[in-house]
Amino acid sequence: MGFEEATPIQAEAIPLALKGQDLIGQAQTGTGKTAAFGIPMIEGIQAHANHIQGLVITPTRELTIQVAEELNRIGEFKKVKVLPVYGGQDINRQIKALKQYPQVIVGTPGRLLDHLRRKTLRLAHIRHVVLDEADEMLNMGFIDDITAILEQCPQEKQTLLFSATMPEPIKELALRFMQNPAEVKIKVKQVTVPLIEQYYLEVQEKQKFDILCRLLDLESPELAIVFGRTKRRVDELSEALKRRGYLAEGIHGDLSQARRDQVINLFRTGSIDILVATDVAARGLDIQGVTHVCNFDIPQDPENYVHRIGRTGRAGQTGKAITFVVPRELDHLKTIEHLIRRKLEKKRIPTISEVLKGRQQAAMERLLRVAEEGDLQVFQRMAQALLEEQDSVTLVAAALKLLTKEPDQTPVRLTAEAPLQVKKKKYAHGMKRRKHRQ
Ligand SMILES: Nc1ncnc2c1ncn2[C@@H]1O[C@H](COP(=O)(O)OP(=O)(O)OP(=O)(O)O)[C@@H](O)[C@H]1O
Ligand SMILES: [Mg+2]
Repeated sequence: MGFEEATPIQAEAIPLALKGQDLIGQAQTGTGKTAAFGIPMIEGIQAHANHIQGLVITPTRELTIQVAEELNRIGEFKKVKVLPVYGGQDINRQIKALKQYPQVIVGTPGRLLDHLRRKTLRLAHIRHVVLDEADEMLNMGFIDDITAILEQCPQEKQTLLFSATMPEPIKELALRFMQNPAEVKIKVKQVTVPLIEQYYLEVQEKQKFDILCRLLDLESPELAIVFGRTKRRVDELSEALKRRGYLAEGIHGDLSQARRDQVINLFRTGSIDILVATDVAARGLDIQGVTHVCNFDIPQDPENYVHRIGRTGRAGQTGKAITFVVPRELDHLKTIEHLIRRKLEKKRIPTISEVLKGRQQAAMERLLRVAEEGDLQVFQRMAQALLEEQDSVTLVAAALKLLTKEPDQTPVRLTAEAPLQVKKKKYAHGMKRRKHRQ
């Protein structure tokens, strides 16, 4: 797979997991937790036995697909068959695939339960269970489903829990599902990845969209994810960005699975460069080339701040995370700062003239890059012809003018989001149901 050395969580967790130990593994976003549980799990599978021995549960369909792909890569030469099962995919096709003797199942809780009820899935031979994004899986929205699934597994099994965040109350709950678990943990001061530059802008709700456009123009991200609070927000925001000429699409839980797959693929292949998303895309997604994350709306759960910004700065890459905070949400920012044990730098809103300068700089860099790349014979002939009409400086200036993106003022309409309510308790985990909101 091209990996040269184990990441710290892999170096610590793999030997423990190979011994059969239960394990809670907490490590930063993008540091290879999938392989940290995937390698020992695949190692423990009996490839010649035709029953399901391993189960990985994840909170979203996209993550299920991604984790199953990575496990299939890890198990390729051992010929371990890994099958993803998730909602929105034709159930009869899944039933057929389940009859082909996969040895590992990766799934979302709802669809797993569905198969268990239909008796099209049996977990009687499970020996390894992983909860990826464990704190999310044990949160109020999922806990009943998880309990019901785990009850169908044999008592005698290994249970592994992984996440970048593990709030104390959730960890206590987790202990009920485990036997003498070992714990592999990052230092509290390093919950977020140091390679991600983080800052916030204090903005008024009404200014948010124009400021987002300024940032996009100034920063020219390779790929960017913009997080909004609600499905409506994501729809409106992606429409508005398209109106201003950006290559953007939205993803949230109300879209058909076919559409969700399509949007993720457009983004993975770079056919669009802005993904607008609810928290459905906050956790686990590993997409190369994401240079920027923007919290257009500050996340409701402080943990999800860590996960959202962790879509950039993965596997040693750098990234930038910018959070918009309306004045009434400054307390919320404090909760996040408390969780990540650091103060976020406040930056000034970039002015239009700064943006313009940025665009001009970008235009010059593009022109130079193309000049250095060469392969311009056809154009050189055209240039010679042009030089008979105009002097060279005027011509290059004209080219730069064409390349410099003018600020787009196309009017757009966004429904205002009410600021988040300040929570009474510092930890309101398990107080709310949020399974169906994204
Ligand atoms: N040992 C390694 N060396 C280099 N790259 C690795 C290594 N292990 C994993 N990776 C790559 O790092 C990227 C991030 O891995 P992964 O998605 O498992 O992170 P994660 O810790 O689960 O993050 P998150 O908390 O966001 O879910 C993937 O592209 C993966 O292929
Ligand atoms: Mg992960």
